[in-house]
Amino acid sequence: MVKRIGVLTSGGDAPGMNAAIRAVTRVATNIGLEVYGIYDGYRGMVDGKIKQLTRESVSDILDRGGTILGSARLPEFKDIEVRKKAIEQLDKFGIEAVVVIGGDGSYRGALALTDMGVNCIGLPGTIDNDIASTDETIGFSTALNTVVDAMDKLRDTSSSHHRCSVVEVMGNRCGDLALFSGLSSGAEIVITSETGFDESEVLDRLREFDVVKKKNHALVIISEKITDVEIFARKVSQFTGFSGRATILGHVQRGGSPTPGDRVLASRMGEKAVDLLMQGVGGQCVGIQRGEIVGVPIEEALNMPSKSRKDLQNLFDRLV
Ligand SMILES: Nc1ncnc2c1ncn2[C@@H]1O[C@H](COP(=O)(O)OP(=O)(O)O)[C@@H](O)[C@H]1O
Ligand SMILES: O=P(O)(O)OC[C@H]1O[C@](O)(COP(=O)(O)O)[C@@H](O)[C@@H]1O
Ligand SMILES: [Mg+2]
Repeated sequence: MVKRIGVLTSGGDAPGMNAAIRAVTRVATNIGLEVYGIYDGYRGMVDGKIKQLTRESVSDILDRGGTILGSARLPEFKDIEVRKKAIEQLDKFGIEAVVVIGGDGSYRGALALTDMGVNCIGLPGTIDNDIASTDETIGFSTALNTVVDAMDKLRDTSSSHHRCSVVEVMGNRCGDLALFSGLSSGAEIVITSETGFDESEVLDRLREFDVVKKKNHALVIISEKITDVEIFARKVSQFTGFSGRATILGHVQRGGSPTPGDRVLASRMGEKAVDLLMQGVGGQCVGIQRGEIVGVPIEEALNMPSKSRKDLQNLFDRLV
């Protein structure tokens, strides 16, 4: 049975990662395991930036955004020689298994390490909600709250000036932050990779909101990586009765104190990760499916088709 485990955070940080680190550390130390924090993701694993965590090291972090362990992106980790160096460091510290808190990229690293003999369990820490094996990722709820808070504020100023706010939100290729915030804030238009983007059709709809529906404002939420929102906002000014203003919410979406939902989710998932490692399981990732915490093989999780949001998109259309 494993006696010493490591924990790291990798990829973009997400609110609730600290709650997950705390849960892993507390659940594990309470059953007599030793826990080591690996700093700055896989980079710290390669460089041996590793330090023991005690129950005190994870005090007062449950409510903090970011990650006390730091995070990083290390593309070279795809190289087996680099991973061998990482495993040498793990051996040096006597770490037999690792909990990896991150997104799909981090899962690939975790699977590669498991294939090389170090059992790893992935926890879905990303604001993007882009992991198909879980109904929700750690950080999504907090980021969504941040976006909705911004949207509410933008509506105030937009309706005072007969403006159209074009708001770019994160999500990588996943439209969940855009669609869920659109539903929550009563936006006029949501554009995601699933809805597609037809510029002239969107401009037509905006003219209709102005001329036919006599709306004082319009909120357009658009997922990142679809179009240049500054240029699009200028076209709104040029071709509709609204004056267009672009807002790129950016990294503000990644920060802040996690919601209770994220704290509880992270705690439940952290517990499951330790349980799986204690059962000798590796190469799995933890998810929540219909309210139940489950372990899913990472390979399977990475190959699942992304969730379709057609139903929610239809609902959105019926609410405008
Ligand atoms: N195919 C892979 N093999 C090994 N490691 C990988 C692989 N893909 C990504 N990683 C590691 O995971 C890190 C985080 O991945 P990234 O996609 O940036 O973020 P996220 O995990 O949040 O999706 C990468 O910087 C790299 O170190
Ligand atoms: O922090 P960076 O390097 O600017 O990356 C931005 C990207 O990271 C994210 O915030 C989170 O993505 P990951 O969870 O995959 O790391 C994406 O929404 C965004 O596209
Ligand atoms: Mg990702």
